[in-house]
Amino acid sequence: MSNNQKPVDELSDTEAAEELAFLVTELARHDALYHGQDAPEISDADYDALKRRNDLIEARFPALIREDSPSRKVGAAPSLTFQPVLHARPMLSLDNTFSDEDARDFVASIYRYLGLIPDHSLAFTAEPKIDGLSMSLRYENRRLVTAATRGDGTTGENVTANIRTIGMIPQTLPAGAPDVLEVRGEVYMAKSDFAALNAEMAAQGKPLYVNPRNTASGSLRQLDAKVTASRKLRFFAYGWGEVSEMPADTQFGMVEAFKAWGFPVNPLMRRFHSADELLEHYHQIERERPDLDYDIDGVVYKVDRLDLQTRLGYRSRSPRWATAHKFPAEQAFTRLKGIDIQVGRTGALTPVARLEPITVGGVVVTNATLHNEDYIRGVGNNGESIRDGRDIRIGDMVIVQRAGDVIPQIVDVVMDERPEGAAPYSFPTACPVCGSHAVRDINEKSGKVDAVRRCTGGFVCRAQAVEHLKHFVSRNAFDIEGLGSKQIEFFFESDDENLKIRTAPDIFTLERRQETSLTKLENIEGFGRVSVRKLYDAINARRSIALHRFIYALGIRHVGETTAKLLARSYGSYEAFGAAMNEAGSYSGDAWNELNSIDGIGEVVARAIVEFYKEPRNVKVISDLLEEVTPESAETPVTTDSPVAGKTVVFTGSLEKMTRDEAKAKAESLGAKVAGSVSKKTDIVVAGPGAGSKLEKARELGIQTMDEDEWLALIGS
Ligand SMILES: NC(=O)c1ccc[n+]([C@@H]2O[C@H](COP(=O)([O-])OP(=O)(O)OC[C@H]3O[C@@H](n4cnc5c(N)ncnc54)[C@H](O)[C@@H]3O)[C@@H](O)[C@H]2O)c1
Ligand SMILES: [Zn+2]
Repeated sequence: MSNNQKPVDELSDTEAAEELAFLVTELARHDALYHGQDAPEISDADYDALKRRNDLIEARFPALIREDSPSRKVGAAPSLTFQPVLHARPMLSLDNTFSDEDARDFVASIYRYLGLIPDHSLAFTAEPKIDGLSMSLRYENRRLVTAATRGDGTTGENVTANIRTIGMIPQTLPAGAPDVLEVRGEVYMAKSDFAALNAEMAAQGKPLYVNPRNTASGSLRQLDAKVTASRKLRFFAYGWGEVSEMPADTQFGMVEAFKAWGFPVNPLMRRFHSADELLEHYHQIERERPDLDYDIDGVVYKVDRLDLQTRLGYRSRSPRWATAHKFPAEQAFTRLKGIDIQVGRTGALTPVARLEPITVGGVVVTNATLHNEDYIRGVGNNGESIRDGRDIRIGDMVIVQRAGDVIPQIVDVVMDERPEGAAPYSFPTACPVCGSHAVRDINEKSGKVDAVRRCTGGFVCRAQAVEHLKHFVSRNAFDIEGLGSKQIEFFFESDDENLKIRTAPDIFTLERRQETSLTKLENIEGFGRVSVRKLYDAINARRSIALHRFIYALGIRHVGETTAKLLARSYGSYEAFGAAMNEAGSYSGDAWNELNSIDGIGEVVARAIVEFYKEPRNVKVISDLLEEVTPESAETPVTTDSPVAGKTVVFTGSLEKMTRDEAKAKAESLGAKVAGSVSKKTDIVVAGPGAGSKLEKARELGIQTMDEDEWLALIGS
């Protein structure tokens, strides 16, 4: 569980970065278990909560979005057991929506993106989201030739032999169907078939299957198609990939064509013209859910017109023209046994509830977040009351909630059941890890007290220093093999001058210090001669390192991988970056302005970097580090061969053929950077009617300018 689960609105940039880093590994692990092995460790609601949390944090902190973000990935790598199938069109995931309000927002966002007035002119389809596994069926000349799982969206697993055992999937298509047709849909197991299968397992004294979805996936992804044949799988068609000749120009029409060609389609799909009607259908399906013979986990809304789907296009992992409105999560009552305080990498003290284990929506919950000390006390930092001022005490009967958008949390307390003598909780004012004073900062701008209490121990606090080092050697930073968490802790704990690692430069002096040491590393348990040599080699291999990794590794508050890349790309070399950051310390002048003008770097991030460079201890660590390590200069990568790849583009004035969002998304998809203001770094300014100062500035600087049509011609659309 994350050690920081307060409302996203209250997160500081550092906490956000910290949590995003946590979520990327955690989600990847669950993806592998779920998609790869059909053996998830946590429930889908828990997974979705983590995912949603990641999305919410990214939405609020776009500058912190990581290169390896889960929001850019689909599924998991295909298993090597099967032949790979390269999808003609990527198989993507779906964006999620968790409330009626968000569903309305989805509808509104479509109108906004298309630059239309939000009337009732657009049609949307609504259909159950089947909880199975997605499947691509490719027909050539009306014969089934390949069936593939989604895999990582680009490459799936060839399961054609298995799919041929499913009776309701047509092997051939009637005349009139296109020459090339890739139908996509969901393979699932009916609840009744699942119950029968488990009854049989029970009768044979064998272990039972957990749920229809994993059983369907496991049954299909079998080397022996006979196993699949014995499992009674089913299929619903709802989408498509490559189609040589489109039979319709709406989503609804496509599904009707599938039906006419013999594919099973879901009978609950409807088409509407307003958010109200979509929601009414959603709640109708929600009521019918227990009686359906297949598991569903929500309702999918899609823009009906295919030309608009094309205009709306895709984000990295999902279409912009669809969303899955998931069913809500549940609450349960239990006793609060205790409160643990966790200390994060930045010293934040987070209270975590230890609970009498309780099942919430099918999953046993033993811990839940309590956010921060104000949350426990029932009074916010502006004096506003939380839960009408009801505080939370150890021994209380509490309400635990697992919702779509958060990790399990305590939402309320039952006052009638408060045990006699339960005392108000007193939040520690000393760090439980190092004993240093723990304080709440006062925000200099707002004058408000920060909700988070932090350890002031800095480098002396094990929770922080060790975490800094672990971050430094982590995969996306220095990526030093053989120097994992366990080893870092070992070296950090050591008091031996020739063995200890307290700050990053110590890593690179270890081999030299060892030469004169009496305590030899290779004699210590867990380190053989070979592994020590390997470790030194791994360390030495990093004496030259990509600039963005170097910057990211420093662990500057708010500077995640994406920000580090932006910085590396903008400054080119460490010398230039370091010098500029020193100069920017005055919070004015060219260096400061330039830092702030980088698209994707906000003032909070800029301040954090500057503050970092103002701390002499940090400067010392960096200069020691530079004695050992050389950051390589960065070059501007060209991601595609489009004419605007690598160029910085500014849109100004009003655009007539596309909305701003659309223009930005399109430019970025072609490898361009879109900036908000014109500077010497700008390559192209696209100016529509009404363009003012930006256009003037571009002319002053001699930057290429063009109108919307010229731009469209340039990018060839
Ligand atoms: N428990 C875990 O550890 C764990 C791990 C990973 C994923 N998951 C679960 O898997 C899902 C996430 O994976 P995902 O990327 O497949 O996203 P998703 O299931 O949220 O949405 C995308 C998928 O929905 C399916 N779908 C079903 N009905 C559809 C319809 N009518 N129209 C369009 N698509 C439809 C498609 O297969 C599509 O690929 C979530 O439900 C998540 O909870 C769970
Ligand atoms: Zn501490």
